[in-house]
Amino acid sequence: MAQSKEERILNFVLQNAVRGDPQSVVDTIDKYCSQKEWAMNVGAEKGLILDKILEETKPSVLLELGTYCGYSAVRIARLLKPSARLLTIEFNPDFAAIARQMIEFAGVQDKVKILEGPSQTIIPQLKKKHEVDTLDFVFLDHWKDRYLPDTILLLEHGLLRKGSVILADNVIVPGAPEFIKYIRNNSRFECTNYPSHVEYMKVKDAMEKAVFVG
Ligand SMILES: CNc1ncnc2c1ncn2[C@@H]1O[C@H](/C=C/CNC(=O)c2cc(-c3ccc(F)cc3)cc(O)c2O)[C@@H](O)[C@H]1O
Ligand SMILES: [Mg+2]
Repeated sequence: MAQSKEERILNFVLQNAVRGDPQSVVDTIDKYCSQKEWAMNVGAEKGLILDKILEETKPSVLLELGTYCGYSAVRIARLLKPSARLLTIEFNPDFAAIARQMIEFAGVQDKVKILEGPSQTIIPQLKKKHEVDTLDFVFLDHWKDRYLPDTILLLEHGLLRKGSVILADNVIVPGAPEFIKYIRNNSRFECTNYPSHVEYMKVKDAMEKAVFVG
């Protein structure tokens, strides 16, 4: 059967990156997706904003919605302290399989756990089934019309604490207008916008940081 774009990205990494070196995996995906085939990884420019916010926050328990090929999971995990853990949710089994191999090749599998299934099903299970108390950091990068319902789910299940950071990709393109309207008008969140560009393109995009004030 013909290879998928995601399989081609993984194979390019397996053949060109350095096993056990997460930075080389991140750089190799960016090289492939900027020169050969575009893909919806957060990319290097928005990735640097993500890096900076992670270094400021120093989170121990993290959640990502939308693993895709595992680019941001590897990018996040490479900055985490040894005891920190990233849970990343992906409901497409083909993408989850690609991401698992990407994460293992990068050598960050001890810090990252892929939870296969829909976020709306898994979020309510995080406390009991995945031993989460509260989340220090949440990265939203899945379907854009799911950012708001899933944020509300996180609140409803007591998964946020004073100081929890939510970082949302793509708040301009493709955009998440309902999420932005809600979060900027909710006094329990302090929001900051980070202008940038769509990965591998000159099109304007932005990330939004929302800190839960409790
Ligand atoms: C709803 N619950 C869910 N639970 C678990 N996984 C879910 C999920 N929804 C989606 N997913 C997964 O997240 C991923 C989806 C990401 C959606 N992202 C985008 O659409 C996106 C799109 C663009 C984009 C930008 C410009 C353009 F011209 C075209 C596209 C850029 C980005 O950075 C993006 O993140 C997939 O792996 C999908 O299987
Ligand atoms: Mg994105």
